[in-house]
Amino acid sequence: MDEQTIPVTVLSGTLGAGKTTTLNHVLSESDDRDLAVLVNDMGEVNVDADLVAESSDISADDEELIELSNGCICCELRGDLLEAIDALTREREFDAIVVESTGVAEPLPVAQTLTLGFDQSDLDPTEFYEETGIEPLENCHLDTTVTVVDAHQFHEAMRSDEILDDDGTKKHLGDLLVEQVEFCDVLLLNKCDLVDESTLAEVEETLATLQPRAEIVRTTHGRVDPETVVETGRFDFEDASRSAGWIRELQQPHESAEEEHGVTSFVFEARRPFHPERFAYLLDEFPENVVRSKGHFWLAGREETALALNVAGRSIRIAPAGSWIAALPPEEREEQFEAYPDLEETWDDEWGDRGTRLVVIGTEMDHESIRDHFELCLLTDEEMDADWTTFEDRFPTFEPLEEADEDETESLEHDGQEEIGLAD
Ligand SMILES: Nc1nc2c(ncn2[C@@H]2O[C@H](COP(=O)(O)OP(=O)(O)OP(=O)(O)O)[C@@H](O)[C@H]2O)c(=O)[nH]1
Repeated sequence: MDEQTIPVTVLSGTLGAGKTTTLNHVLSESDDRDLAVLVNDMGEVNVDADLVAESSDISADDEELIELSNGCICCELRGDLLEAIDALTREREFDAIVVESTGVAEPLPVAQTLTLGFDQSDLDPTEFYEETGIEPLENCHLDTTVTVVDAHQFHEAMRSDEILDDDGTKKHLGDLLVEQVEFCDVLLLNKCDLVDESTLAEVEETLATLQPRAEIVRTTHGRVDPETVVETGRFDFEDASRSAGWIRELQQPHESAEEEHGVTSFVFEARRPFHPERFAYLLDEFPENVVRSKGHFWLAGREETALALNVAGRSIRIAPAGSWIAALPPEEREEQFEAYPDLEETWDDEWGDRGTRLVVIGTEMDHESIRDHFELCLLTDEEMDADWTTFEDRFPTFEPLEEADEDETESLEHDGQEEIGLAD
């Protein structure tokens, strides 16, 4: 990126992970840098901004500190975020800007807003400008995305059933945590004083598996060298979008060797469909030590559309993953064959490309036993010949789609339990 433009750092992390504490530390250690700060808080009163003002020599009335309250910069305040940065940089030249997100913010849409708004991506910004009416800011660039993780609460958060309500968008705590970990350049493993070395090492290993690209730094009370989070030059939208451990695992599957603290991953593959009733039951009783699972699967009776599985902690979501190529009209199918010549190698005479590929990441997992559980969900020889439409199927149904659309994500409807509408 152009070194002449102002580097912007975005701090994310779940509620109470230590974002404000880290920000205050960075401010107090940055005498040689003129930093501007933008703090986003969901409430009408920006408590975090007051805390920053209280513990640093920046005052809430100063032009270096801008508060964005009553909404979230990853959704309704996206335009306001750019306007605020524009206002800041019009005041005067800063060496760097740090944005503290709310505890419910997803880093990806924030990064998307900034890279589009700073004209720093290859994506077509027209739609965004039409929506926000904001001209690109040519004097800034997104430089570093940082996620602060609470080492003490990590396992609890991943096992928690807590549902966060971000202005009507409901989301599991574990889901948000995983999103924040999978999309960042620097991971600060904070509150190291509250856990023993062995727990710390295990959390660290899990983070490194979920997010192999980020630099992981242990901190206590957010005490981090400002150079680690400001003006690092680490951000790259494409790299960040593809850096999640599950994506790498799907691209280069390998049965990972047991690490010191038992964090492993593997890929489950099958060319037979899952029985909808047995697979739904397996998801109901999904092994607790699976931290993350992603991929697509073939459900008997759904021969048109592949389904996507997205497990993050206790959150299990199902979404359409696009049409099976075998279900496309002949012309479109031909186009796919031309675009992906390798398809021939795995093409099944009867079922085409239909099949299942799931990455499973977890701690102390018994691979064989989890594989067996998946295998038992596959149709038996007898079931292969049966009428698949007679199987009980409580997976969500989706309108036929051209391509996968994350917004269509829905949780699996559990018997007697209220379905959680996770669609945006
Ligand atoms: N023991 C311990 N406490 C910490 C540490 N870091 C932060 N805290 C405390 O944890 C609490 C939450 O810290 P904040 O910095 O406000 O967390 P935050 O992520 O900004 O929280 P929200 O703005 O509510 O999302 C405060 O009471 C901090 O003093 C740490 O490393 N160790």
